[in-house]
Amino acid sequence: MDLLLPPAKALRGRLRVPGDKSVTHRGLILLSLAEGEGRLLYPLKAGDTLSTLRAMQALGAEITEEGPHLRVRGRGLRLKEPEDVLDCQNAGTLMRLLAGLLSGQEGFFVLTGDASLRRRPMDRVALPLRAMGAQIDGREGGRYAPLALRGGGLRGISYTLPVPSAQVKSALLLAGLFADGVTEVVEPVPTRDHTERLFRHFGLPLETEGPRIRTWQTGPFPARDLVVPGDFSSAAFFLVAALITPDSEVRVEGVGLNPTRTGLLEVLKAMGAELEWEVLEGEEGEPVGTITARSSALKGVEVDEGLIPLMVDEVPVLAAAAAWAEGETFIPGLSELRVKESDRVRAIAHNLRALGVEVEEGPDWLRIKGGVRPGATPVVEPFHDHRIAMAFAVAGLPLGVRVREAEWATISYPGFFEDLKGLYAAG
Ligand SMILES: O=C(O)C1=C[C@@H](OP(=O)(O)O)[C@@H](O)[C@H](O)C1
Ligand SMILES: C=C(OP(=O)(O)O)C(=O)O
Repeated sequence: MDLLLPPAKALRGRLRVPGDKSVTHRGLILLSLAEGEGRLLYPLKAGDTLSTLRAMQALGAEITEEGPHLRVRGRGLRLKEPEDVLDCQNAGTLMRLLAGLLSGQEGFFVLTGDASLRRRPMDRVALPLRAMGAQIDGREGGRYAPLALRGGGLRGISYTLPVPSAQVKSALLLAGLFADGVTEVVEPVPTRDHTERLFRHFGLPLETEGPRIRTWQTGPFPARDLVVPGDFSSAAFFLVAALITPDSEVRVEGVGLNPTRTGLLEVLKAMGAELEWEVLEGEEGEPVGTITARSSALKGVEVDEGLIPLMVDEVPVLAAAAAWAEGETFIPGLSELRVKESDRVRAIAHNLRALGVEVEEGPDWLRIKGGVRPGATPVVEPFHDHRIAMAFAVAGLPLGVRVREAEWATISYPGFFEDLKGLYAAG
């Protein structure tokens, strides 16, 4: 479905974004392993996390809707062998976390996904999980899904992440809950730490020492309610929209401000963005607060490569900001973006060119020369990727824009375009 967004003259207002996708996936998984009933409060109900809900139901958890919340009756560590394959659809996080979790379970499991997910690398979890004792096979020797997995009989290993990936770290920590001995993940570069925070929330074994994260076999643990903060990655679209649109001020409330997620704020600040944020709650668990963004005269910057894992899903919307900035923005460290839902480096370059922006693309970097062609009538090509659809809808907003296959946004944010239009209407 094509969607037309008229030119935005001003964006004004405040909003709450849907629940955090990473925390929702993990909350559903851990509550399904817990004993008794617990609620996930304000979870994300979108394509990716509904795939997790269905997978955990197929593994025997009882999950029911309660208004905006979900009530989960867990299995108490032993999941059920499902009768059919588990379809992770578009969700990379789900497939990799399930590979880890099911490696620790007795039984036979098959994981598949949509065309995009079946092209994404799975050897990054298959190799270390095999070293722990799991049997995992798949296309091209286990590099691609469908994956066939037989779990049980694990032993702990120490594993240094070859690429910064919270999904791989989390897969190994979940497997480690069922392994003999200690499982240690060493992350040379920090990545999002939601799994570690949730292990603490549920009282699961966890020890951290600098870059080393350790876990070991758990006993049964009781369910506990969990509040899901607003998703910073979803908030990021509105922040950049306000920065690049004249006469704008947008405030996002109740949003997660976990420092392992908010690298974008630092980069936007360095670009001259008028941005303010404040942590208001969540001392233990996840920090939550408010972010305000106002129209700003942005300038190009050289992004610090070490920040990329702390803003890995925000690079498309950073490119949207760079398109409207004065001067050049250089973004290094992008090799992981090549293996997301789409090749995001290529998708970003394509959509920037549609705005008349000059862009140079390297194997793992982008150089963006700020300057949108006046009078451009951009058409966004999402490449079957939710973040690309939303980021470039934002990039074209001051001009008016046509978004092809806009429904891809429903993977992480079903109400995105309505929420965006709500800010115009008030403008
Ligand atoms: O652990 C997670 O919830 C996620 C980790 C990141 O992926 P990688 O672990 O592949 O970097 C991110 O891109 C994804 O959207 C969610
Ligand atoms: C990369 C993403 O998700 P996943 O890896 O779970 O598909 C994303 O949401 O941008």
